Amino acid sequence: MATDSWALAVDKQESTTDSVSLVYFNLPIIMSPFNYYNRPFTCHSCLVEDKAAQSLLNKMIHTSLVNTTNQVEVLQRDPNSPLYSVKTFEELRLKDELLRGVYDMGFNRPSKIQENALPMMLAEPPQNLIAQSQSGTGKTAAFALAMLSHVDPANKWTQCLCIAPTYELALQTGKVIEQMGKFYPEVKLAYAIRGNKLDRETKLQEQIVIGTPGTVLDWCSKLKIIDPKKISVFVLDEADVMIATQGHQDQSIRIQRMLPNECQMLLFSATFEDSVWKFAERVVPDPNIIKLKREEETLDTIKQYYVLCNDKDEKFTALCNIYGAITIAQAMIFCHTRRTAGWLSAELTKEGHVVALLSGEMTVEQRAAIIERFREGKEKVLVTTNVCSRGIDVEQVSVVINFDLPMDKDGNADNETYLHRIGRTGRFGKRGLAVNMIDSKQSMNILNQIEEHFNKKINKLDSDDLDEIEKISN
Ligand SMILES: Nc1ncnc2c1ncn2[C@@H]1O[C@H](COP(=O)(O)OP(=O)(O)OP(=O)(O)O)[C@@H](O)[C@H]1O
Repeated sequence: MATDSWALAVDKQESTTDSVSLVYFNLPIIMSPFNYYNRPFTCHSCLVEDKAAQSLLNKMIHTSLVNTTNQVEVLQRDPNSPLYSVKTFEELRLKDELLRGVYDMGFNRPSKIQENALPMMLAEPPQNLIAQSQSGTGKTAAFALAMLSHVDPANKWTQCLCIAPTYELALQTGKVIEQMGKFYPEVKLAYAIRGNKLDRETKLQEQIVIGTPGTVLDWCSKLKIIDPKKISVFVLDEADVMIATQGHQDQSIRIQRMLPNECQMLLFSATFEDSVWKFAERVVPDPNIIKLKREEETLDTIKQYYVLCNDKDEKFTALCNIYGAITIAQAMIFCHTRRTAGWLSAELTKEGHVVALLSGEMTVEQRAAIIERFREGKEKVLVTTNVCSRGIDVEQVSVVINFDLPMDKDGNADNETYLHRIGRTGRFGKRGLAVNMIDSKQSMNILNQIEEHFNKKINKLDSDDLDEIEKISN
């Protein structure tokens, strides 16, 4: 299974990593996460599909908040207690050192999810929280601030524990805590990640520990480096990714069982399918719940066409014919396999077009860099596979070419992926254009299934008819 292979591959990667020392605030990071990402993934199809890689990419790409117009839904454990929400960071009465940290990061006001989550997380007595919102909406920054607010720097023992599904995700989150705590140097952070070897006798003095479940569990139980009874805040980040990784669910529950009853439990997830919900309920007793729904995508404002061809080469010729029309905006071209994507981008380049290729054999860092360049408009066309770009939002794309139509493993239309590729949310509801390349009976079938599913006719486009092509781009 993909997730198992991912876990194994990460294990392998981590076990070959040299020992790293503890990383403290105000000290150079001994092991930069980016060096780590520079290793190419070995098992392509299993790894790129993996949720952890997606999640990491999203974290690296979201250098600013993702805006949503959807309202936050709050379910309070005690519906009679007043519901606080804040519009400014000042209202939270944060320590000066932390307020400086927040402003230094360029945050002017709390994000939608932070407006409600922060007062709840900082309340006295502590309240448990389950929060769900899509990537980039400010969850990490929220719990980083909550942990930093809760610690007593005079106490030289671990008070806040945060677990993340992978080594890289832990480092990424640690970076946020470090940045936010920049003006609060008395608070120290340690990384409980494989490779970070500590002696059994060591008593950890760092007030915040972030790590992966296995190592955190070792530090709490086997090595007794952390006294779990002294933990007052427990954060479980990326719960949806966590449960997809074999063994992490049990380890997380075992850690949680060692914590005192009064410890504040906080759980975050980008998605909320039933399995995540069941897990969340086991880890977070009596929770308050905050949800920020993802905006629905629709096909209402999209002009959809198909082009009939005989084979791959004809599809390429058709694509070249409409190329001028599609590149007035930014375009994404989806291929079924990595190989086709590589071939297509090479052919387009040969024709003198400037295109970017996002491919599965690239490291996460390389992929993040390519998406970043594309977002900045340095390339106007991005050729990719579905696997590679799943879960990644590039809002400004208004033209999508399905060089291959999305299909499931049984060869039927993958309607959800189709919608995700070309749909627009209410907020970004500007007009879009989708062109589907058809070169077989099967792809025609898929197209028909898509038409039927969305109850929307897809018109034929003659890619030799210049007048018609002109029309589509207006
Ligand atoms: N209040 C804020 N104002 C401005 N920017 C913010 C605010 N909160 C967070 N950000 C920025 O928005 C981006 C996304 O925030 P964050 O990483 O906390 O989101 P997230 O929901 O945790 O996403 P993910 O699930 O991918 O980790 C980051 O670059 C972060 O620095």
